Amino acid sequence: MTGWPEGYGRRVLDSVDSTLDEAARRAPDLAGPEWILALSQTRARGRRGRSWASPEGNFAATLVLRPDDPPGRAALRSFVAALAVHDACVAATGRTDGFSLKWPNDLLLNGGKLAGILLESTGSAAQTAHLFIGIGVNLIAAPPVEALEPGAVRPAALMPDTGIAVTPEAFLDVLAPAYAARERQFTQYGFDPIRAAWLDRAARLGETITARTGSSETTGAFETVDGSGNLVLKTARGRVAIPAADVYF
Ligand SMILES: O=C(O)CCCC[C@@H]1SC[C@@H]2NC(=O)N[C@@H]21
Repeated sequence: MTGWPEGYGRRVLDSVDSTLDEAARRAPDLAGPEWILALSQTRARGRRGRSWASPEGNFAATLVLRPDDPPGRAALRSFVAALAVHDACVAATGRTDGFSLKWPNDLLLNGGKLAGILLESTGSAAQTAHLFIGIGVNLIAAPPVEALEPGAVRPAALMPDTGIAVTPEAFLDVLAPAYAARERQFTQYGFDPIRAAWLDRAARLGETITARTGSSETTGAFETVDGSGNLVLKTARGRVAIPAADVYF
């Protein structure tokens, strides 16, 4: 694996409320991209206002970026980040089998959720100021199954599932170059190669899945992810492109 990527800062903190909040506090003073790793978080959050279990030994970090992009394009980094987390897990374990991606940006291990990503941003409708990519990876322990919502994918953790122990700092040292390589690919060649690589690793492609938002539910065959990152389902009513939802298998 290559070394620490040039131009990226690295900060390791013992404990914070959430690395996303810490990133937002520090962002105005940062000169360039910065990884903020916390060894523990007291108020970690997940997608859709859920809490995120963040015990010591698991990976919890936020990458702060200043993308020169409108929000729709900046948000495609959710796929860039998911691919980088996949790359990093492959590099850290030396194995590819068992890892897959669940739309939009969860990493699964043997069908269980190993990692989650939450993107937040500041700026206007025309231009993103800061993008915060919050990444949590269950390196040591998965949250208890009773904390799960009905129908949600069960949690997984790297150590119990593979027998491979990786510290958060060591994982960051693999993830940071993996992310930098995918970011370069995205800025140089656009979303197409990211989308293709993501689809190569997709869980349940071609199978019937359900996408749920607060108000509606769509079930159909998982056909593809389109050029805007939408989930495309083939349903009885035709093709439906879904910009944001929770997916259930
Ligand atoms: O719901 C999800 O799948 C996303 C989980 C994101 C968790 C990470 S841990 C580091 C960062 N800080 C947070 O408070 N959340 C993200």
